[in-house]
Amino acid sequence: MVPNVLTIAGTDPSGGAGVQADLKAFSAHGAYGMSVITALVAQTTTGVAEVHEVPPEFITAQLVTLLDDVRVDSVKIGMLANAEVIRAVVEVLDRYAPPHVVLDPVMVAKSGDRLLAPEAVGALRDELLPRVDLITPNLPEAADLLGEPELADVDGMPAQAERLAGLGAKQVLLKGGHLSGESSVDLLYGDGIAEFLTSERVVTTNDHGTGCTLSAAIAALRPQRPDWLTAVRESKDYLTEALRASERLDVGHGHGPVHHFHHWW
Ligand SMILES: Nc1ncnc2c1ncn2[C@@H]1O[C@H](COP(=O)(O)OP(=O)(O)O)[C@@H](O)[C@H]1O
Ligand SMILES: Cc1ncc(COP(=O)(O)OP(=O)(O)O)c(N)n1
Repeated sequence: MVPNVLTIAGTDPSGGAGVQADLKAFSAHGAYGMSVITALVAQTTTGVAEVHEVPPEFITAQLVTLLDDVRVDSVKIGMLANAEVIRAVVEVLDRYAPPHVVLDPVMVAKSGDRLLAPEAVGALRDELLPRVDLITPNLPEAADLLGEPELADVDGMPAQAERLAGLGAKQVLLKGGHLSGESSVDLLYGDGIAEFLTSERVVTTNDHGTGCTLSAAIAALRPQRPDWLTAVRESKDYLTEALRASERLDVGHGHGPVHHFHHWW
């Protein structure tokens, strides 16, 4: 069965992040991709120029129209922009209860530009996070959600993942890409497991959209795999290969891995 997978996210005209990257990752993992737009973002791999936030009532209309008609097998949630949009998504999750909801808690782009209003972090943590099956924070996002300093090494990841799980998400994938060293280490925590997933750290500047691509691949694979660990492991391998492929193509700096991976693939 080809799973129907929905992304609820903002746009990225460069194709390396956001909805555009999500749909590529869905297709690359045998899923039928659908999308609801939360924000129109004027950006490239080097920065965000402008954001046009979609009114929350229109996000609700996009979601209800789709969910009243189509079976959804998993959901990836990315950029939400503000607290009103978060609450609109929460209401729809409560009404339709789709399976396998993955939340990539997008707050700040790699360029440093904010993609979530600072005053909305509380709504993300207290109202949305308890309703999702897997949250995939990077280390800055984990620190923001917990109101604590950013981790500087892998040793602190198990305890921080436990604190994140205490906020209510069933599973936590704490991503260590912002650390340094020869490996890029993540931790999957929840449902009785605490599993480190380690890959080679690819030396590259083509890392725009890595978090989007990973969480989208996980959402596409989860309905096709027996458990989260299998889906996460395969998704991480896919992302690592995409990062390696982006170097082989040598088409300049700053593009996203999936952008090159699909051209190469
Ligand atoms: N240079 C890299 N080489 C290999 N994997 C990486 C690299 N940078 C990030 N990753 C992996 O990409 C995923 C995204 O990680 P991270 O960069 O921490 O999150 P985000 O992209 O949301 O900021 C994680 O699985 C991480 O381990
Ligand atoms: C619309 C939109 N969503 C998410 C992002 C984040 O992409 P990036 O800044 O490259 O960060 P990671 O995906 O690596 O966490 C974005 N720029 N735009």
